[in-house]
Amino acid sequence: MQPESSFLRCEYRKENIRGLYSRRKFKKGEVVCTEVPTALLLKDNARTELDPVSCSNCYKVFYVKDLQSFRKCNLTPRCNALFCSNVCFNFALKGSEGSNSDVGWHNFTCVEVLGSLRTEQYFLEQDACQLATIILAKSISKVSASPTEIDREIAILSSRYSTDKLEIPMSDKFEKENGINHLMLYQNSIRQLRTRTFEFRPLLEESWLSKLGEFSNAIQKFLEQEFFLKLVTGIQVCVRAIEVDPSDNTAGITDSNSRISMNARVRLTLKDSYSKRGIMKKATDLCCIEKSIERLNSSLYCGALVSLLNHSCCPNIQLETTHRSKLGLRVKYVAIQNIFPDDILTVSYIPTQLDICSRKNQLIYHYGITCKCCKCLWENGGFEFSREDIVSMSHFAFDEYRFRDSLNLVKFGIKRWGRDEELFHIMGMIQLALGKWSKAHDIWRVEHFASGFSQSLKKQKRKDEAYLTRLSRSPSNLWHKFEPSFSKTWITLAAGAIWLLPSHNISKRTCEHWIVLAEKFASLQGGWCTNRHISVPTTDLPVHLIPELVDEWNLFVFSDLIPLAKQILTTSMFRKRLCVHDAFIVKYDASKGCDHLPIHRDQSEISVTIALNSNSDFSGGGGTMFPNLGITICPKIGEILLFRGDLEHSGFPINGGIRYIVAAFFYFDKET
Ligand SMILES: C[S@@+](CC[C@H](N)C(=O)[O-])C[C@H]1O[C@@H](n2cnc3c(N)ncnc32)[C@H](O)[C@@H]1O
Ligand SMILES: O=C(O)CCC(=O)C(=O)O
Ligand SMILES: [Fe+2]
Repeated sequence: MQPESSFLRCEYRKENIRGLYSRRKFKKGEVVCTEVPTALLLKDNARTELDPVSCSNCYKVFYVKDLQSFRKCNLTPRCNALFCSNVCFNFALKGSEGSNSDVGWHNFTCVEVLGSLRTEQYFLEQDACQLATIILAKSISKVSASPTEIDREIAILSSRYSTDKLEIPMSDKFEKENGINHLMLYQNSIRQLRTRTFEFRPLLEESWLSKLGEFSNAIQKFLEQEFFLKLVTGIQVCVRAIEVDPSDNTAGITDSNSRISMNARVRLTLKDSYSKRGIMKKATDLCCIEKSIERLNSSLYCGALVSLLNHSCCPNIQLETTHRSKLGLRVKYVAIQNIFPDDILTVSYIPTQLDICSRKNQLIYHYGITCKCCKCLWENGGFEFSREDIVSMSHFAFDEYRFRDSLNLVKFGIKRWGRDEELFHIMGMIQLALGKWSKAHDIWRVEHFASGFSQSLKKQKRKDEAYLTRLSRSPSNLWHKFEPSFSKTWITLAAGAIWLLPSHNISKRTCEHWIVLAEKFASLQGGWCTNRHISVPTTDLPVHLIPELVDEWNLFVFSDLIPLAKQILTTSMFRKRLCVHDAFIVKYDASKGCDHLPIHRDQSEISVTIALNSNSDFSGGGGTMFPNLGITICPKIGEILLFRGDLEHSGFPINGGIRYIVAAFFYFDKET
């Protein structure tokens, strides 16, 4: 458990169930905490040379291709357990170093022993049992090797379920009165699980007995019926809660269009395109990491914190796995909404885009629960909502691309609570997403005055003014005024979708000058920004905040870019006004870890990227990758790449040096 968990508290609320509560504010996109899984089950058995592998004992990552000393389980040929070192191998198969016994935990979890228990019907329960066995067997193995470990192991094992580190208010009395009842809440699952547990226990006991001769008191305690059941149940529940399969995106936001939900599924695509299309001839570390993320996303794991996460159909947390060579697997809890002190943390156990009936059925069937979250109440025609509920539901609907739902919620809120900065801000975003640029910006401008110059609207106004939106709207519209004075031709890379304007459109000197301006600005304001885009962790600086740069940028946009764009955009498109929504200088720096961007869509209709430095300044790739089209484009310095913002794309990883680009997001104003 990481130090961040001091910001969390586990509590029973009176009319509520037990859950995790926040102690401070977390902004959307912030990592609330990270957790190291207690046990991990990989579902996918296929491994290639280039895949990183988690050591079955310590979960550290290693690469089969690199590692001479890796060891394979030698109990059965079918087992796919791999160990990163002799120490782990011995511990897993023979017990701890120095121990004379032959009681490694893996003897009891090896595929031959547990494989015989596997049936389709009990798939999840089986996995849960297997996870429980791993935990249990590891503990027993430690204890039997070293009797002095007994107390510590009992404490650790107990904390797997009770998470005592998190101030769980569970006195003896409380446990007696509520603990066992609480288990009964698991209804369906517990019934099935009980059957499996009883089938499974004798097997475990028998195996152990044959190895150990007899149980010590300490070990017996581990196997006490109630304790074991509790352990297994706890794990089973948390397994269900955190199954993160990228193909069905069980945890977190589930709309495939959502920028926020992209991470899990997106990396899957990234991996596929790396390997299948041969874009990347030499696998870099990053490629491997991406692959491992995908693998781990389709695995099951359990941990103390995750077992305390409750369900909501409008959750504020999304689980993401990261796998770094030195640290092994970490599970990040990322805030997908602003979280305030005392808020309960929730994930979605089921895909959130299901209609209310399907959600209800699935929740009852799998968990025996009836969800009372605000989204369920809203969809059931309820009308008693707090302002916070409405704000969070409209944000959530927006993030899931349910713009009409979001608009209805915002309208409901404004009717109930009057002028409200945040609701108006969302209203603007919805209009923008619906292609109504002017309407969006009018809302933001008007409300900026009405709401007494509030912060976010003030920022928006500043951006609007910087990008000369008023000017571009004047009768002598710059769109018409500037005609391309040169005959350059775009290369169509994908019909109606991606174009490249080769040769130096912006001179090398200008590119260098823009980098200098950005770096100067960064050093004045204390560095580059990393938090401007949720879930697409770009290291960038907005053009509109750098005065000298924004002037040159505007000149370029109106005198060059827009006239040039006219050559390729369809007639119906260019009758509308092309407006800058955002523009920023992006910096990829391999040495700082900001070496790529995950696959995403832009907040734009048309996106433009311009390479600002030479391809020889960085190594390992770079460029913009379009996974669905199987192409990666790495423009030369000063070249312009223009593409539809709704196309999935990524910043292809570099593994050395620095890459600078300008990225700009444009909308057509459909009302002009
Ligand atoms: C991962 S645990 C969550 C923590 C759990 N409340 C506890 O105290 O251990 C999952 C179980 O919590 C309960 N639960 C989770 N979300 C719930 C909700 N929205 N309403 C009612 N019960 C819920 C269900 O019993 C579910 O099987
Ligand atoms: O690095 C690139 O070429 C892509 C950048 C990008 O997609 C973005 O900033 O939104
Ligand atoms: Fe992008």
